[in-house]
Amino acid sequence: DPNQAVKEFAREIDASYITIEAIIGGGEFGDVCRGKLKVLGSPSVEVDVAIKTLKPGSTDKARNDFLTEASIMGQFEHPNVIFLQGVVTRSNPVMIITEYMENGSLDTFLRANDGKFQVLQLVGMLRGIASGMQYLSEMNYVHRDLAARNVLVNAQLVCKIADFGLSREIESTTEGAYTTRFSNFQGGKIPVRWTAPEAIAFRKFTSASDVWSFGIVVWEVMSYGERPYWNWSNQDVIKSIEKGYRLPAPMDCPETIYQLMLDCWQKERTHRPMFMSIVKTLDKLIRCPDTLRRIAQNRSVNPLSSD
Ligand SMILES: NC(=O)c1cccc(Nc2nccc(Nc3c(Cl)ccc4c3OCO4)n2)c1
Repeated sequence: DPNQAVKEFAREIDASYITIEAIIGGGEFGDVCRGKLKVLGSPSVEVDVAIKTLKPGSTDKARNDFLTEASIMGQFEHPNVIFLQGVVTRSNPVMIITEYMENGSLDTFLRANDGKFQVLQLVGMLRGIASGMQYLSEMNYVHRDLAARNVLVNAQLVCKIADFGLSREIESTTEGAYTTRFSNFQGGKIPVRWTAPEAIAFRKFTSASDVWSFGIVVWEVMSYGERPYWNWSNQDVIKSIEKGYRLPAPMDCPETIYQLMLDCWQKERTHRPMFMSIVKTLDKLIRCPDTLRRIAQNRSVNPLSSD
């Protein structure tokens, strides 16, 4: 029962403790705002928060789906997973309140700062994402939509996993991030270019398919937010991957980081590394930065050519 779950895992906050300051984004269910939350017990102390609102007049189903994200988020506590402060459900608008991540979503942030970070900073971001995913996999939570757009960045460049539960932000165009792959009742939208082949082919979503998606996030980060497979159609992506094609190393990408991507893109999911070992690999690279000096060859072959 979604209502029971949200009561169990999300603290009810009185709307009078919240001050909305600005709209900073929008989603399927309503606005995303920046604001302040009065700290319980010390009303003169306020913390910065992000506030997701459910647009008034939403159906009960939309309300349940909206609050499902909060009841999932409320079960997690990790420095690289977005922290839920609580929910407002006893007055309108219904709201989800989380810690505030000053730099917003990772894809937008990287595109706005193309070329501005040292490789070590980029690898540090990746280590955070991998650590958050290791925690979620140990909590037996399969994300299914790990992508740079679903990772948030704070003022200290700490990356945190966001976007949980059923409330998938579904893009309208079929060539957007998501496309309908299944017409049957199981129907759901699949972010094809981030999704492992076995999850596309027969909906086998596991932490190993999240590792494939992590490999795509590594490519997005090292490419400063380039779109995976550029403007290829989803069908061409699927066909090329099936033929063994893999994304080329981004410009100036360390060989060890490109090898990590290729390991995550093993066709056989049991051959992919687990998040625990990915975190260890990244920790070693961060401890010995010289291993990041050798740059991978940046060459690309057209996978759909006849030969
Ligand atoms: N354009 C933007 O959305 C934006 C711009 C600048 C900063 C933030 N920052 C930002 N910080 C934290 C969370 C979110 N968005 C978000 C998510 Cl992803 C899931 C659930 C939830 C949220 O806010 C309250 O409940 N955003 C978001």
